[in-house]
Amino acid sequence: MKGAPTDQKWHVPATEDSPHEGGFRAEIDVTVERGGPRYGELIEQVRTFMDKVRYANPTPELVDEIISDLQEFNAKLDTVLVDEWTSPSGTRIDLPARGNITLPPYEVVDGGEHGVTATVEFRPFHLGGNGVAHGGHVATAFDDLGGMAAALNVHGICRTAYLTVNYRSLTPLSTPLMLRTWVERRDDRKLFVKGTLHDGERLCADLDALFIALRRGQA
Ligand SMILES: CCCCCCCC/C=C\CCCCCCCC(=O)SCCNC(=O)CCNC(=O)[C@H](O)C(C)(C)COP(=O)(O)OP(=O)(O)OC[C@H]1O[C@@H](n2cnc3c(N)ncnc32)[C@H](O)[C@@H]1OP(=O)(O)O
Repeated sequence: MKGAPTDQKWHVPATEDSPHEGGFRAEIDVTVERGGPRYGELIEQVRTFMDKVRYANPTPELVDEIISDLQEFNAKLDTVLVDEWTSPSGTRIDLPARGNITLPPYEVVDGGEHGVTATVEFRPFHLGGNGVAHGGHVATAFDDLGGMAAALNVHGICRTAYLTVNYRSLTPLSTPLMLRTWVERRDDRKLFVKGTLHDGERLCADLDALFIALRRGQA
């Protein structure tokens, strides 16, 4: 189990006759195959590139060279672009953070109706300042894993109504941290979600959020 619990069926509310219109798809096509066996390595190389860019002070000549290389990479990917539902990035549940390059990489160690436990490691490029994580990236991790706890509770996709993060102590980079989220209370479509982020015994941040289960066909 890495990006999401593998034993879940991802049936998601949508209109019956036109499940792809207006809302999330009736059944989200999660996969462990798209992009092939080395897709995770590709994502990891992209993250490493972002780490290097964040800390490098390149010469103008090197900048020219890298731009030219990147233009070539982008042109290659232009030939294989697909929609969000069929892109491996975000649907490869065997990969950290479902292979989603925009998320802090996390690995789900336990997930179900009772909540989610994951290890998350903020990368060097998640730097806020003075060697620690940017608060927005901490909130992103809470949003995705809070949303996952809500989704596992109702067996359907939920949207964030509010998300309050209390930053209790500094969040280190390049350190495996423990992130937990759970539904504390459900009131019909409203899921009140709590969460914690720990570095060992130390509480880095906690979460108080409301997620709303989407109605059939709701965008
Ligand atoms: C694709 C592949 C996936 C693979 C799957 C693998 C498994 C993993 C599974 C999952 C993991 C993914 C997890 C992702 C998580 C990320 C989630 C996000 O970041 S979502 C983006 C940010 N959020 C928005 O953009 C919302 C914008 N807002 C809206 O769309 C609406 O306002 C919405 C849906 C939140 C509510 O609108 P309404 O029309 O449905 O419902 P109304 O009637 O307004 O509210 C319902 C109840 O909630 C209260 N409510 C609504 N907003 C509230 C607020 N801000 N504060 C307090 N109460 C609020 C209302 O007062 C109402 O309460 P009363 O029923 O009357 O008691």
